[in-house]
Amino acid sequence: MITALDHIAIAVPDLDAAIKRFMEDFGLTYEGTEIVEAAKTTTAFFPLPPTSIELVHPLNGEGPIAGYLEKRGGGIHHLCFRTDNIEEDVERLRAKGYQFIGDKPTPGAHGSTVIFIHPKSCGGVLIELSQPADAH
Ligand SMILES: CC[C@@H](C(=O)O)C(=O)SCCNC(=O)CCNC(=O)[C@H](O)C(C)(C)COP(=O)(O)OP(=O)(O)OC[C@H]1O[C@@H](n2cnc3c(N)ncnc32)[C@H](O)[C@@H]1OP(=O)(O)O
Ligand SMILES: [Co+2]
Repeated sequence: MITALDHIAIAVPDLDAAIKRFMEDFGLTYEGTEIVEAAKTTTAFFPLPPTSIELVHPLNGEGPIAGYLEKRGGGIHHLCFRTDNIEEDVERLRAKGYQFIGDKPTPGAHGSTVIFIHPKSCGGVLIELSQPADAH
């Protein structure tokens, strides 16, 4: 079951400049960066309860964020719904015709397990489902 809006992700070409903007201009609390090798992405999180802002930047110039920045430039990249049972939600949403990127959930930030719904099957919005580490 989907339980919360876990985060809103923004693709950024210059991670340090974006961190500075969200800390200094908007006054948000910077939680730190995390490299997620499996996603070829470096993240920076700013908790803003009950949700968070996630900055996403390509790891070593590769991966999905690199392609996105090349084609579109920076901007809002995805919404992430938290789930308490990712397998069950994937099965339920697949039965409704949503197309998932990849067969199985993969490692995400903070020890979570994540999977993405293709924007082509979801009204042009890239949606991530994430099950937190402590919900397994
Ligand atoms: C750090 C871990 C994790 C977390 O814990 O929070 C993350 O957030 S990781 C974040 C990075 N990972 C991902 O984004 C994985 C899922 N994304 C992908 O696999 C790809 O980006 C994609 C969605 C399959 C698109 O890749 P690709 O097909 O190679 O690119 P195209 O440019 O050809 O796009 C095809 C089509 O889709 C549209 N598109 C692409 N990205 C988005 C987007 N973010 N939002 C909305 N639409 C998007 C793109 O415009 C193309 O449409 P058309 O031009 O109409 O064909
Ligand atoms: Co995300």
